[in-house]
Amino acid sequence: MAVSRDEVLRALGTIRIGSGPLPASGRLSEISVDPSGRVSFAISADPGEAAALEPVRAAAEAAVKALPGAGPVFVTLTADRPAGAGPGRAAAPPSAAQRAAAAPPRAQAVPGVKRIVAVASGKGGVGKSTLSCNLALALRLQGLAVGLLDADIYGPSAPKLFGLSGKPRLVGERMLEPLDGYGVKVMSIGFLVEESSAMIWRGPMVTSAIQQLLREVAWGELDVLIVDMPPGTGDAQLTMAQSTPLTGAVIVSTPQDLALIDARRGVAMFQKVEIPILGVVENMASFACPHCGTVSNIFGHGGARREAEKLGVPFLGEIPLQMEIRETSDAGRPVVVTDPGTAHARAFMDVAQKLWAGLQEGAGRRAAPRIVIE
Ligand SMILES: Nc1ncnc2c1ncn2[C@@H]1O[C@H](COP(=O)(O)OP(=O)(O)OP(=O)(O)O)[C@@H](O)[C@H]1O
Repeated sequence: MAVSRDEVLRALGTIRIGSGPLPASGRLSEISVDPSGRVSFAISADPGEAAALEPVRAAAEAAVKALPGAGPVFVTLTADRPAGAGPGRAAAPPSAAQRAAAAPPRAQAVPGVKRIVAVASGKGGVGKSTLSCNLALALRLQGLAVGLLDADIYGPSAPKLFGLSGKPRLVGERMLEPLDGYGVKVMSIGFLVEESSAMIWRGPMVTSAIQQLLREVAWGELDVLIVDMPPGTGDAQLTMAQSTPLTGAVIVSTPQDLALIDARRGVAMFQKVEIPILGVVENMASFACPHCGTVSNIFGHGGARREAEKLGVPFLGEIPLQMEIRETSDAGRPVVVTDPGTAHARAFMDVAQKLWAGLQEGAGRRAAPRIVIE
């Protein structure tokens, strides 16, 4: 029989943090135990405390692992407070120079992974996953070593987009081997759990699971890891942005005003935690009729470019609204690899080229510009 939550809590009562037991510290997230006995939870930590709390994390994991009925145990440290906000720290606000020097990294780096780029949207359904997949492949076609982490835990779509199924192999004791999607190393919660069980996860568990996917996957040497973020700008997304060592973020939007308002929130969210915005992409920008060639701007046109200009962040390009993009995505045959000569595949490649050029120029190292929301 699988271990119970109470048994896990009792075991954690033997672990000390500061002068008291871990469960009384207020740092413990909800404990998740699935029917197979897999246990996961997070311990919240100021980013500056990560190294000091690692032995506590390891001890908690070992204590739970030792319980009869416990399956694999995953314990992560998650930063849900900005660095320096912890108790007993100096309260003086940092100067702009200190902030610029301190950012990034704010979270522990992932060994071998040179750059981590989040693809995010303020709103669901704007094509974030489609862009993440095709962008990763376009970077791969440029000869780069690329990974894709599907962190959209509420609706993982990498398995479908890359046409992948099956469970990742375990390497060593706890590292998972990513699956190969047309030369891109792909990891998704969709490979590990049923979609229905992913849906009930709450904020801290989402962060914990994503950290696990980030850090317990044998990514090897990567030039870029693309992270397909969960949609929206709530607490879970903010915490995730903080606890992942992101080089920067790409924001996707469709051209409608409503989507753009949400995209602006997305930009603001990353800027709040001083993660550079690498650029904005307009998806579903225009539609060229395959019969007569007439171009229609179904959702409007140019809004994301104007928004990017207004916010002072790079505009990376437009992806047209194209039936073939939807069809190839649904069929697990991404257009960038299956039909690279088309105008829409080229559009993804142009975005990838601009993104890579920005990364080379150190766009990811610049301090985030300040924005004012009117
Ligand atoms: N440029 C495009 N042309 C045609 N269809 C598109 C385009 N971009 C995305 N789609 C389609 O729109 C739907 C939503 O796209 P996608 O799943 O990538 O969005 P998302 O922002 O990741 O959504 P979610 O918020 O659910 O994660 C999919 O069916 C996809 O195939």
